[in-house]
Amino acid sequence: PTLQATFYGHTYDNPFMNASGVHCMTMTELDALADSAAGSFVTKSATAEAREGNPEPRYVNVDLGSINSMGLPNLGLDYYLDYAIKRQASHPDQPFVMSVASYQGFDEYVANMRKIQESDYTGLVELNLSCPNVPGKPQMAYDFEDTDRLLTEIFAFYTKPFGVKLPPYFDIMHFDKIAAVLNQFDLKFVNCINSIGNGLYIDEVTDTVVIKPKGGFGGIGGEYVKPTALANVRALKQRLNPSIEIIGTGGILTGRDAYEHLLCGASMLQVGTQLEKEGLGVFERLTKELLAILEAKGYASIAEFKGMLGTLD
Ligand SMILES: CC(C)(C)CCc1c(C(=O)O)[nH]c(=O)[nH]c1=O
Repeated sequence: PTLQATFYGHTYDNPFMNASGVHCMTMTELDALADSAAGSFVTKSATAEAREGNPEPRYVNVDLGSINSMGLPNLGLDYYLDYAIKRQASHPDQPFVMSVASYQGFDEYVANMRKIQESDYTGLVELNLSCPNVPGKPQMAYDFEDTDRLLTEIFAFYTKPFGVKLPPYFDIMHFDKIAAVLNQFDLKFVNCINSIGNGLYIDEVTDTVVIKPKGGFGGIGGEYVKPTALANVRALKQRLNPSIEIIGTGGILTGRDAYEHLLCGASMLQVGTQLEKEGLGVFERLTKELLAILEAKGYASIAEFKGMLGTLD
């Protein structure tokens, strides 16, 4: 069997990528990712200016996953644009994704996308909608009106292919609402999910939190989040126009977890916490384990079971 994955018109050797934020801050990390067994890769979410991010400890691995409040540390949009333009020229046969964020809210999102529109980068962009909006409002993706307004403003000038990275939703009505907003636009993909926001992990020896920023509150990743990730992949796949592909992110530690994301309709798969814990070798292990599952089930390709989750009705 083959793990070949087609995504926005390109066929990758396998569906695996890093999740933005992990192993993707510098060109050295990015080149190592590109040379790994991963099928593709995505850059750290870029803001207009380089950012130090929050004081450490700001990322901690724990038994069942991870907690982080990095605060968008990154080398700035120009750095990643420069890398992306060079990389698309030197490796035209290896498309990747450039992640874009905003720390100042609405206007910075628009300005960052305008800069990419005017640049020579022609590849995919992942717009991270988990970023803060104006104070007093929730993160962008939890404000449906502002998300609609933002995408409307971007699509007024942006002609290159892009998708959005979404936080998890937990209410069926919210799945309906965000899908209704996104279906208005010619998005190429939706990536579900970002970390589950504002969790709290307590150290059992010291009775204290484990990360310094935000009194210990941080995004949760890893084993903890798989049921929520699978539900968001499935719910968005069921609701979005078929032209909008899904990237499945969250709780992928084994080939079986990857297989379940594909069953829910994901085209590509991103690995964050487990990549942080295991290093680049995680991609060899995951491809081996996923291949073994296809063999055991007699599937020749992912297409034969992608989106084929059974229900009990
Ligand atoms: C949470 C934000 C800092 C607003 C965006 C960047 C980000 C971070 C981060 O840089 O803290 N961590 C995540 O798990 N997901 C993210 O999208």
